[in-house]
Amino acid sequence: MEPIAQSLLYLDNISVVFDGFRALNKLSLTIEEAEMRAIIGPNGAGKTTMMDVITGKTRPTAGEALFAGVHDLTTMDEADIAQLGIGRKFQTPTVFDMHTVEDNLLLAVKSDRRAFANISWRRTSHEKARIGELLERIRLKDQRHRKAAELSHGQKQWLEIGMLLAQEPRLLLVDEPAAGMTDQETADTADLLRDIARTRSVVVVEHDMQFVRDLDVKVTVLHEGSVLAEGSLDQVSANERVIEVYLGR
Ligand SMILES: Nc1ncnc2c1ncn2[C@@H]1O[C@H](COP(=O)(O)OP(=O)(O)OP(=O)(O)O)[C@@H](O)[C@H]1O
Repeated sequence: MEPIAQSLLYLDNISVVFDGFRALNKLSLTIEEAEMRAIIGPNGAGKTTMMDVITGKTRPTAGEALFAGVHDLTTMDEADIAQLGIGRKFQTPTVFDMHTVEDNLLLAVKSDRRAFANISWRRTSHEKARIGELLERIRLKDQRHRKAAELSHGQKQWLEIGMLLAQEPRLLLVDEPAAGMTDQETADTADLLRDIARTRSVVVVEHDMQFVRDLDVKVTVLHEGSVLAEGSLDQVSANERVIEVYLGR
């Protein structure tokens, strides 16, 4: 099939109506390959609903959503969309507390091959190498033998990001990664995401403006289900409509 859109993610005129309430209102947004984008906006702006549409959790009432120019996300279910290479990280980490950091990653690496039901704890040299790379990437090499339960909140978030990376997503959606983190963890998380975005696309929904500043990427401001402004954080922060929306709430 010829791609209809060149962008990795192409949302065009997406609306989502719940009982007459427009959670998304003709939202259009594109994300390029290996681009990181920060999405901000006041409560109720539609950020979560947008992520739900991309992952197939919510069906849009109208509009187009294409992945890699050919896959129509509006007709696919959540499992198929995950399989396409769209990973989502929710705010609360869902790691296996009683397993070690390393075994959590092993589980994720194995589930990649759909061997989840019949897991063998023996690891192949390929898996060992993958786990080593992931541990390095998520900065948890020294914690590899600790149980996930013993990690700090920030470290748990990184472990979960590592588990998502094990599945080699092309697009990673991350919901408020900095919430509840220390200043140091927040800065380290920005570094980690920037590192990931060298090879994958990342969409980050975030309220913490210092964190958005650290990310240093293009920002999209949502308001009442549509894009209100787009640009650098400095540009959107100086936008009068954005100021009005943030101060007026
Ligand atoms: N399943 C649903 N049924 C009815 N209304 C919904 C549903 N899901 C979301 N909404 C409404 O849609 C609007 C957009 O919500 P959404 O959660 O997408 O906003 P948000 O930008 O993520 O907000 P927050 O920053 O508070 O998480 C809200 O007013 C919300 O109450």
